[in-house]
Amino acid sequence: MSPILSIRDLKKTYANGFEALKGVSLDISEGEIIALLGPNGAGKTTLISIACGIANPSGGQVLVAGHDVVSEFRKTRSIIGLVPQELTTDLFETVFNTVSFSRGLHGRKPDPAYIESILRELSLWDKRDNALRELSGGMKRRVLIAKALAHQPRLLFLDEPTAGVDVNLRKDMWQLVSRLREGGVTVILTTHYIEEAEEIADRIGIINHGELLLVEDKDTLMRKLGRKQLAIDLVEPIDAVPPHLAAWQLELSPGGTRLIYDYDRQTNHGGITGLLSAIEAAGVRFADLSTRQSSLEDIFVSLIGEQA
Ligand SMILES: Nc1ncnc2c1ncn2[C@@H]1O[C@H](COP(=O)(O)OP(=O)(O)OP(=O)(O)O)[C@@H](O)[C@H]1O
Repeated sequence: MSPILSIRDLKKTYANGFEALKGVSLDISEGEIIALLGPNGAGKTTLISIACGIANPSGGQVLVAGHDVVSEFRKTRSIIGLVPQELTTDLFETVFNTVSFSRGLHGRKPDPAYIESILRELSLWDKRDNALRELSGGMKRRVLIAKALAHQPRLLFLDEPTAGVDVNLRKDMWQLVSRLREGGVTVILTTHYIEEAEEIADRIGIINHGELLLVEDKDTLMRKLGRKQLAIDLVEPIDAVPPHLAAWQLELSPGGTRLIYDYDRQTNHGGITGLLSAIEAAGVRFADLSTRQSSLEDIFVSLIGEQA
């Protein structure tokens, strides 16, 4: 199946000479949920803006369902829904009219029943006759989502959807994304919030300094780069790892009170029992054991750190 979004060697140099994207390539299949993680200024919003036809690329190409986002802008824009970081609509208009108008802008016939269903789903139905300026920040964010969904897009971009929102809205968002996925909508979200990527994405892309460092299935990424560690807290500090424990490649903490065994790196998975007996045999007494598995956040921080 051809991808719903195909990004080929995408480059963007702003007027001041700043290179925000340095040749990004990425294919996204229909129905997929992908999270683009990256620190501030990585180029995430630039990438989304080009895909949505808000900014022009300096090089490369973006195809949406096989159509070029520059030369076939109206066609591609009608397939895309965008939830931007901020609301730029007329604040005096009502919630219902704002969302309904957005549907019309993308060439869809009015469908009050559909607009009602999304307003209900986003807990905005009671506010349908309120002007946007009368809404709280979180409610305005819900309106942005409703607007993006008004024309029933096949591809939805969420730019930092839950930055600064409360727990309820965050949970509602996550539920909404999974319902959209069931309906076959493809979702691309950017986030700083790693737990969000861990929770809802099928694939993770990590972007930094305008380059895509990796794109990987979430579970594969966790398996490949995640580490499992066993920490052994000692009753008394030691100066060095006893030589006959060398096979386990232990790390000794500064101060000599903790031994760390990185057991994913080892081929011998039955090593833990053997290790504990060998430690006792070496006359080293331990007080406590704890295990730790690295999170997506650890993986992200170490990848970004390597590139800094
Ligand atoms: N119009 C512009 N002119 C010059 N530089 C720009 C312009 N817009 C963005 N940039 C720069 O391009 C880089 C990428 O910005 P972008 O907004 O795409 O990052 P981001 O990954 O979305 O960051 P954030 O998470 O902070 O939104 C930043 O260094 C930014 O300062």
